[in-house]
Amino acid sequence: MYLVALTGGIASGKSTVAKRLAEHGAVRIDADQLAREVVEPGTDALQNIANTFGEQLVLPDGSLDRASLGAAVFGHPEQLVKLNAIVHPAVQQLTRERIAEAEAADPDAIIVYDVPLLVEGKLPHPFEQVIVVSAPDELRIDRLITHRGMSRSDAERRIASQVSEAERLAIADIVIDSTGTLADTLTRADALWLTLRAQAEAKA
Ligand SMILES: CC(C)(COP(=O)(O)OP(=O)(O)OC[C@H]1O[C@@H](n2cnc3c(N)ncnc32)[C@H](O)[C@@H]1O)[C@@H](O)C(=O)NCCC(=O)NCCS
Ligand SMILES: Nc1ncnc2c1ncn2[C@@H]1O[C@H](COP(=O)(O)OP(=O)(O)OP(=O)(O)O)[C@@H](O)[C@H]1O
Repeated sequence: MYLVALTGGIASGKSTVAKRLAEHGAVRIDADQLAREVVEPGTDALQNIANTFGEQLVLPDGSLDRASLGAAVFGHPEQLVKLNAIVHPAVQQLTRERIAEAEAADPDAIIVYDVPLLVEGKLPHPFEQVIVVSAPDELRIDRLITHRGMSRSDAERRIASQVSEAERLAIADIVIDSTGTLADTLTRADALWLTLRAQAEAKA
């Protein structure tokens, strides 16, 4: 297998790039998706969240009230630390399992771990390459307001909950600039795929 990490701040276009790579044939493992799976109704992590942040965070149908939990943690670093301590170990365990499954299914797979918090999570870096999708804070705030209907203050709080762009760029092997049009980003993702395939073949 050829395992790379793809990271970027919120609304950098990281998932846009990861999905494009998956269309070309990469196996995408999406940390945001795993973070949803580990808090599904009936999980230990969800019970832990209820114990820590209050039973009212579990909705009548048994699912997590994501909007309320987001309001409780973003802008409140000491609360975010508590949430991360509950969710991140479970996400890391599931990540290891999904990587092992992808490798078992195809030993030559190019696996893209789509992970917003690579720097914050201080994961060991078993990755062949760390790819950072990059755009300035102000542009990402605009995207959160325009495409996700967030208020400016919510967008700023999310960005403030993550490391700076400079800290992400410091760990990058490859940088994908996403300040152009969406089509520009997709073109860069296509070129990235050719690079990754060549690197994977050279390693094999
Ligand atoms: C607080 C929660 C319920 C809010 O849910 P919501 O649906 O509003 O956001 P969603 O999960 O889709 O995340 C959107 C983006 O927010 C940012 N973000 C999410 N969690 C975090 C975090 N702990 N620290 C910093 N940024 C974060 C990421 O850029 C992510 O891509 C949720 O984000 C959560 O459970 N976070 C903790 C788990 C986590 O760290 N997930 C990130 C990948 S492991
Ligand atoms: N040049 C661009 N490159 C990438 N995305 C763009 C660009 N211009 C606008 N966008 C929009 O910005 C948003 C980026 O979303 P995307 O889910 O790819 O980001 P993300 O970095 O994965 O965010 P998150 O951390 O929330 O998962 C999308 O709505 C996308 O259409």
